[in-house]
Amino acid sequence: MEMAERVEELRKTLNQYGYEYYVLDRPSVPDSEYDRLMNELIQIETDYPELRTPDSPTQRVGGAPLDAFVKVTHDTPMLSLGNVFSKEELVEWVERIEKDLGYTPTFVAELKFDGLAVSLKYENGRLVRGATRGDGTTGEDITQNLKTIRSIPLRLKEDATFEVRGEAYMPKRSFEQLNDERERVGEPLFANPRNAAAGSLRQLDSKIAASRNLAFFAYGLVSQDDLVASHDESLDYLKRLGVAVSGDYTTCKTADELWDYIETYVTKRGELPYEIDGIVIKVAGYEEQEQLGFTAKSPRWAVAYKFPAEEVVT
Ligand SMILES: NC(=O)c1cnc(N)c2cc(Br)sc12
Repeated sequence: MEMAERVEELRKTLNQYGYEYYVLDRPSVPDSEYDRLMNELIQIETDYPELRTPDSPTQRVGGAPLDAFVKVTHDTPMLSLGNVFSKEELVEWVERIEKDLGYTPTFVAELKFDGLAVSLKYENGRLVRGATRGDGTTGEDITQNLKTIRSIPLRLKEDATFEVRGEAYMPKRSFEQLNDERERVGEPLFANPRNAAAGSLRQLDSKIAASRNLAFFAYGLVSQDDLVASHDESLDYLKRLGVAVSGDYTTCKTADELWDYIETYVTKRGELPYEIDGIVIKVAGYEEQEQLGFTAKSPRWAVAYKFPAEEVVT
């Protein structure tokens, strides 16, 4: 077989196995098979460097450490969410939307991941840039560090061009293991998984980021084309293209249904393998989102219900 064909075949297979293992958490082959194929690809790319491309699964852990992060400007600002802290405030928010629209729209309720908001730009199916939110308009290019996150695909299942917004986070177990190791060698501990994730993605040496077992969930799609008509459809679309999307979201028709979902997670959050600090509620339809618009810093069609601060068990 022609070397270039073998390289393409190995990439497709390794991308599929990586997707099953890191995104679906359902590997179809033993690690030894994955490692065997990866070693074959590394060997071929070493013997034929002209066959190595940035989207190859061998390129997840970048080269030399950077001197600094390059600033990037977000084409579409990464906004923050308005907050509500009680059922009364949630009902008021829903009533304002019903008044503005003249009817009750469908809502999507999702988990609010406690990590670092990031933007991933894909062109023709390839990850071309990863950036922090920064101040919402200007962030930092941390592509090298985000490429080390195994649940972020370097190549989509279709050659689409769009931007994904989501949260890079450190699962609770990775956080505990990291702090145990830091304690063992006398280094200062991270206060919480969010700080640990942010600290890991601020590393100029991507080998350190690669060692921190970070993960990612997408929660937004930014695209010029009318790919889908609602937010819940955008999540299904991203899932279909191999992007990690949390399965814990639901559509709701009333404030009571939204509140039921919130109450579920007030108790359930302790069992999740990652930290959440609330529930995000969005109007599902893009037309309604367009109609409702934005305030100076937040969308009018979305709000975050923040959980009460957990009593710290000393
Ligand atoms: N599910 C979501 O939309 C979501 C989850 N987690 C977060 N930290 C954020 C932040 C914004 Br802004 S949206 C969102």
